[in-house]
Amino acid sequence: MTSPQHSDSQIHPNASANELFTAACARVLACGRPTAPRGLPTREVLGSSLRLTDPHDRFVDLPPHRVLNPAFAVAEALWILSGSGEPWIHDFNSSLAAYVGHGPPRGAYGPRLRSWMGIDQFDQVRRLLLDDPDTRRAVLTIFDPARDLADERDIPCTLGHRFFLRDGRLHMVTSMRSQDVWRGLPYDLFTATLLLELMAGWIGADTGHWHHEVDSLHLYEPEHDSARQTGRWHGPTAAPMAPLAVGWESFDALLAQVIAGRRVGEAAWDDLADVMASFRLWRRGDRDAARERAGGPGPMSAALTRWFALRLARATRAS
Ligand SMILES: O=c1ccn([C@H]2C[C@H](O)[C@@H](COP(=O)(O)O)O2)c(=O)[nH]1
Repeated sequence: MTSPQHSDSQIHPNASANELFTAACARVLACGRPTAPRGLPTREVLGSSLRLTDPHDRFVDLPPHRVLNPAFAVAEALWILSGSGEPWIHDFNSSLAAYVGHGPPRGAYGPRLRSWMGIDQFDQVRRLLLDDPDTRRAVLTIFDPARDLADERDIPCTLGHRFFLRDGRLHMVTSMRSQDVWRGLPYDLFTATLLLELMAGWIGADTGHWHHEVDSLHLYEPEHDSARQTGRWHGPTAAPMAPLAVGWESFDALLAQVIAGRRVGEAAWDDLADVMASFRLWRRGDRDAARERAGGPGPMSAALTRWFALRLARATRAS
C-alpha cells in the first residue's frame, strides 16, 4: 500500500537551484507528514527524487526569504573537497558548533572521501570512469557502519554519490538518508554540484544532471512559515557560476591556494579565493577591506557583497 508520504514524490526536474529549493519546500509543505525525531517536530516526505539540470546554477538565493551565507557555502565545499576535517570551518559559521560540537566535526565528509583507510575515493572513481566509461561502479561512500550506527552527534546525512558517463555527459546521483530542506539542501547542493563539475573535467566529459535521492526530506516546524513565503518569490535567478576546472594533478595545490584566499589567475577560482579572504577580513572586523576584497565581478563575490549589506542593514535596525 502506498502511504501519503510516498505518493508522487518525484519533484520535476529544475534548471536552477532556486527552482529546486522552492519546489522542495512546496512539496514538503503540501505532502509532508508530522514526525519528531530527536524530539524536534518536522514535516517529512519519504522517498523523494530531485533533479537539477544545470548544476552550474547551484546557489540558492531568494531574498528576502532565504539568503545563504555565500562564504559558508564556498568554504564548506572547499573544506570537503580538499579532504579536510580540520575545525577551521567553524570560522565560517558560528552556528555549526550547535550541530556538530566544537573541534573537528566527527562526521566530516572530506576525510572519508579523500582518505578512507588510505584510499582517495576521488582518484579511484576518476580512474574507474577513465578505464571503463560505461561503468556502474563509480561509487563514493561516506556512511561508515563501523562508526555511524551509533547514538552520537553529527552522523553523516549524505550516504554517498555515484557517477554515470553517458553520451559524453557525466551525471551524478547523491543519496541522503536525511535532508533538512531549509538549512541543509542549499549547502549540500552547492558542494555536490561542484564535485560533479570537477569530476566531469577530470575525465574530459561535459557536466550532466545532478540527481538527488532523499529518504527523509523535511522542514522543521519553526521554518514552515518562511518556507511558505518562498512560493511568492518571483525575483531573478542568481547568476550561475562560471565553469570551474583544474587538472587532477594540480587540484590539491590549487585548492590549498584558494582556501588560503590567494588568487590563482583564473577568474572562476579567484571569485572563490576572494570570498574566502573577504569573509576572514569581515570576521576580524575589517569591514572596509572585506567589502573591497569582495568587490570583483564574480557571482559569489557579488552574493557576499549583498550579504554584507544585509548584515549591516540588520545591525543598523537593531541599534
Ligand atoms: O549534510 C547535511 C547534514 C545534516 N543535515 C540535516 C538533516 C537533519 O535535519 C539533521 C540531522 O539529524 P538526524 O537525521 O541525524 O536526526 O541535519 C542536512 O540536511 N544535511
